[in-house]
Amino acid sequence: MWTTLDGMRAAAQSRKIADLFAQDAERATGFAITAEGLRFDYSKTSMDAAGRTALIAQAEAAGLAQKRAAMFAGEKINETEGRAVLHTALRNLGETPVLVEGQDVLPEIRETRARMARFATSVRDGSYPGDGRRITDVVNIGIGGSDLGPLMAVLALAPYHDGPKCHFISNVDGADATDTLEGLDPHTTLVIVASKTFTTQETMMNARTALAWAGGAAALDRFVAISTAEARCAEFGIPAERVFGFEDWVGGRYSVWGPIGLSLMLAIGPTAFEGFLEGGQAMDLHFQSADFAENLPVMLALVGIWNQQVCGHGTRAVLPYEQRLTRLPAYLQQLEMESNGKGVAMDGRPLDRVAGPVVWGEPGTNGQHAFYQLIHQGQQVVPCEFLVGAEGHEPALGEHHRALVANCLAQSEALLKGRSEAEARAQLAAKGLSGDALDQLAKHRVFSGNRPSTTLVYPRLTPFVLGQLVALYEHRVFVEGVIYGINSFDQWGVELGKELAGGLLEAVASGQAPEAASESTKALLTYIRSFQS
Ligand SMILES: O=P(O)(O)OC[C@H]1O[C@H](O)[C@H](O)[C@@H](O)[C@@H]1O
Repeated sequence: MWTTLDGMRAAAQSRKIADLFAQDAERATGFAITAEGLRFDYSKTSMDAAGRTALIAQAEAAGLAQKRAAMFAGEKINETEGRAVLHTALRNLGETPVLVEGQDVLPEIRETRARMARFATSVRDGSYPGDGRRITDVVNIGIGGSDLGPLMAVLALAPYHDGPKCHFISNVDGADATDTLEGLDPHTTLVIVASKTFTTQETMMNARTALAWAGGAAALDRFVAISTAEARCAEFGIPAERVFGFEDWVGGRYSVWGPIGLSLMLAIGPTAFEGFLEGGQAMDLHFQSADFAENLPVMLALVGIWNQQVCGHGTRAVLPYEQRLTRLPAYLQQLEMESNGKGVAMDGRPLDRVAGPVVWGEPGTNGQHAFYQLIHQGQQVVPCEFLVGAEGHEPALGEHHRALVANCLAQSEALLKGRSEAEARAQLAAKGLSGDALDQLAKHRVFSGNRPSTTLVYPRLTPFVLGQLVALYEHRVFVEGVIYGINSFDQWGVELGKELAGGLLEAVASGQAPEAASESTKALLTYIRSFQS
């Protein structure tokens, strides 16, 4: 199936992106998609028209259209867990039934969302908890998908906050709970225990610590649970009326659209939260209906496949020029690497190629002053994905926004064009250098250029646009997963470490390492124990 694309490798790797622009005067528009108010420009990559045709053929051969339909229809495409994959139903504001085993799931989703909205409103208007003291702060305790989604979104939508201030505790490191709870008043703080399974070690430990901080069982009326496991929430002491449930066909890293998004709803209110859902749904409709060549998630995925499989780049940087998207790279790390960081195909056969790149990043312009050195001159090519809003939320600081946009565009331009040795020499000569000094320095000031990047421009980071972006990346992961033939919706790779941590917990306390532990681990344990009295 990969024969055509594999056959393009040598040509693609020796190609100059600048030549593609020289050969095609329309490239800037022909290799960009403007849809749903967004513009995705992938012209600054080495993909040519034949490459795009081959990628689309590959997507078709992988059965993308059928698999997409199966996902939206609630079929059990998460085969290793025997589950449907229906996070899209959480943002489906329509009336057409979505069936799982013959049952329409939308009424219950609507009912839970209405309960969330009633609860959020009561917190926001001060009528909850009803003791005359208003909730000023919310602490979400969760990890992974029960943390990163709401955390990322709460930070992203700061201009829309008009509710209590949201805080997040995730790490089992007691420093996280300590530093987060410091200065908060338990009487005016609502604690959300967010865990799909309600068994996660970190979350349950942090929840117990927070309960003790709040004053014990008497404080449970300011605790809320979000989980698929209602019985476990009751065991913890949180009554059903303050448990917001969801179903196992919502994966943790895809769960921000439902009850896991409660902290976001508390921060921005139910109406703005619905705007976020509307954005997600708009992207779902686009993903389901647009031709592959004009389809944002499909082409975002195909550019990723091109960079990794044809050009051989095993990493990609996500670089939002938007300070409020500071946790987007971390969010995408989980979304992409937990979904597609797999070694076997759906049927268990080993993959014949590496699926899923290493994803990382930081907002611009900060990253420019830190790791862009490697991106521009290091020997490892890092495909860069720039994001930028056409407008910001600070009209009084227009100068800042113009500088932000200029920097974003400058980086992709620099990656594309580079600077030749002749240009470097001319610049240095103009500064008065000559002879050995000029020869020496010129080599260090050369930029190879020809480094791929994409740029995604959105109008302004509203709740709707954030919804579009998150759904865009979710579907991108799905498309890449389909092409690799893997299950993007399980995460067995996180199990082993958890199991071993269980065994080592006792060892850390007692100093008695399990017999089966490696000599290295035993020695580390002994060293750590030597500090404990
Ligand atoms: O929501 P929870 O059940 O507490 O799970 C929290 C997280 O932990 C797991 O280890 C998985 O790797 C994540 O996919 C999940 O989001």
